[in-house]
Amino acid sequence: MSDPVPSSGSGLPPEAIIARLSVPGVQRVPSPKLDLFVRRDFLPPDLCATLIERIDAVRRPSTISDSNGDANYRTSETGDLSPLDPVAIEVERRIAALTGLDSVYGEPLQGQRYAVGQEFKGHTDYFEPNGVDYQRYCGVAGNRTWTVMIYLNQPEAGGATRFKAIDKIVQPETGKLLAWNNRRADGSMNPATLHHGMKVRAGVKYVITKWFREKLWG
Ligand SMILES: O=C(O)CCC(=O)C(=O)O
Ligand SMILES: [Fe+2]
Repeated sequence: MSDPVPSSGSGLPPEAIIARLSVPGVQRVPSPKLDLFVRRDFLPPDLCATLIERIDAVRRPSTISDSNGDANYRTSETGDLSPLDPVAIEVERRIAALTGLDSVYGEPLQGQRYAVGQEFKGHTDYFEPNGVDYQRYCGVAGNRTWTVMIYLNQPEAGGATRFKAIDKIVQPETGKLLAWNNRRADGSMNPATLHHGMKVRAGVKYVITKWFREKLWG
């Protein structure tokens, strides 16, 4: 049922993942600065609805690493999914089949919920190698390689994801997947991955994210 997953399942080096994503139905955002892919209708609406229920059951205020002191930087709520949950396992299987990224290198799936006015201001998903929190977050599994994020619904207004360095705004749509490489071609961290989960203006927004690491996760 699921396609074979190559050994480059950590996403590092990225060539096999990029090749795997270069198929009909997946759009590559044209940019020399950043490897960013969009796949619409990746998850069916019923699976998205189930994931929203799971997130709502466990959500808590979101946190941030290397805080810059701005308490309004990330105002959303976060809900971790159990890696033993059959729904999470099914989503991970689908992500691996599409991307070649292997969930054994990934953090457990994590949901986010944004109410009106909530956002996650401009940030990169990798951890700053010189940051105070680096050892704590990356000592075992290494830094993040790829980010795979799926919108679980479509808020009535707002909630887009903006990649400022490449002037790209992605609108939330139920089931739409975004995948990007947090590195440059030479393996260094790519600051052009800077992105902003913009304020929801009406309704509520849910996403689910899988972050992949250099080494096995736990
Ligand atoms: O909600 C979004 O659009 C972006 C979320 C995000 O960047 C994150 O959780 O790291
Ligand atoms: Fe992010």
